[in-house]
Amino acid sequence: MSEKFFKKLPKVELHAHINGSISEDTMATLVARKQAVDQDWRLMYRKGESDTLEGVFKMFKLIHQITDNTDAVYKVTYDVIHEFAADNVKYLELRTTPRAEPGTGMTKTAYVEAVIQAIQDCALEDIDIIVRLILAIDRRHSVSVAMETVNLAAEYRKKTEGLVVGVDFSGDPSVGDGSDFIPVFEEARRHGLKLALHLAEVPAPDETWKLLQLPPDRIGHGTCLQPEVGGTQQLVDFVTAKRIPLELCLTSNIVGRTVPDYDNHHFLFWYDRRHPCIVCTDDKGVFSTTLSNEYSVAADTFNLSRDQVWQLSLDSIDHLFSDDEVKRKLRHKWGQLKDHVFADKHVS
Ligand SMILES: CNc1ncnc2c1ncn2[C@@H]1O[C@H](COP(=O)(O)O)[C@@H](O)[C@H]1O
Ligand SMILES: [Zn+2]
Repeated sequence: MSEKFFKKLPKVELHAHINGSISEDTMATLVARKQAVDQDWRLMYRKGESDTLEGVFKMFKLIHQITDNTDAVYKVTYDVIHEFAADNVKYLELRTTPRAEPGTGMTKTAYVEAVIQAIQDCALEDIDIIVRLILAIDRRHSVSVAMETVNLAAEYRKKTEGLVVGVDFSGDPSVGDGSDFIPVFEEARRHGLKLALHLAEVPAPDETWKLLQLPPDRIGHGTCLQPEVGGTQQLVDFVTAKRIPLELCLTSNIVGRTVPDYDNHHFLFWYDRRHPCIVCTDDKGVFSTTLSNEYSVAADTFNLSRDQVWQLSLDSIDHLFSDDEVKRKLRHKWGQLKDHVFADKHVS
């Protein structure tokens, strides 16, 4: 299948961290604006440099040094939206952790407002993409910090008439016990926020089981649900019975080494069972990928036909956090684009 097919394919991106999605171009512009930053960042900012989850998290620290003010946060968000639009992503749920930076005076509220402003400005432009926001809770921080994030999400959900759609749970999976945050997620629910939780990114069957009882609306990764990789049959059965969609990020898991190679990625296990699988990038900047590339890798690795790839993309619409009207419009758009996407039969 040609690269052109994957690029032309209309796509839905449901798992993209804003600061992890920063492109090299944006990074270069922001570094040039700053004197204090280690100018060797380019050496680190390369795929393969961060070859473990630990390395990946070091990279986020570096990126956060560059995006420590509202102008930078605005620019990253704005650029990331344009980059996804150029890759034919028609609907995008961005997620980000509200961050205060005492050094520059940026508050969490100012951070969230900068992100929302960028999304709203893009919506006025002539680019064909719908963008929604998920606020992220970092598990390395306290439960009370998490509660603050839920309150911010609820407040801005109201103020923006639904642009903020949910809450994420992320951060270094080796830190803390995720089940401590259950009351926070229950509170988010009460505000009408959806839950997209990183679960079982590394083996953690007890924590995973407790968090599954919520249950989350979508699971990020779910790498270690199966018994062979540190999970349990009970976890697999529960996720299967509830049909909780999985956000699957192939390159992220390979570079972060939570999966040994593409052939052994858990995509196949779930896809073969006809479980809802959504192909996502996670951190397209840090992992030097695009959503088109992730679809291409999935198709190559698991021998998917063009029809299967199309269906995978179309079915993702079922699991996004916006209302049915948005879903209906997107399905209509897919219908309009299908002939165009399948036009060059000879290159398949
Ligand atoms: C690779 N797998 C992953 N596992 C867990 N959390 C991750 C992640 N990738 C990204 N993040 C979370 O997203 C933050 C960066 O974007 P924002 O500053 O929020 O926009 C990271 O600090 C981490 O908390
Ligand atoms: Zn993630």
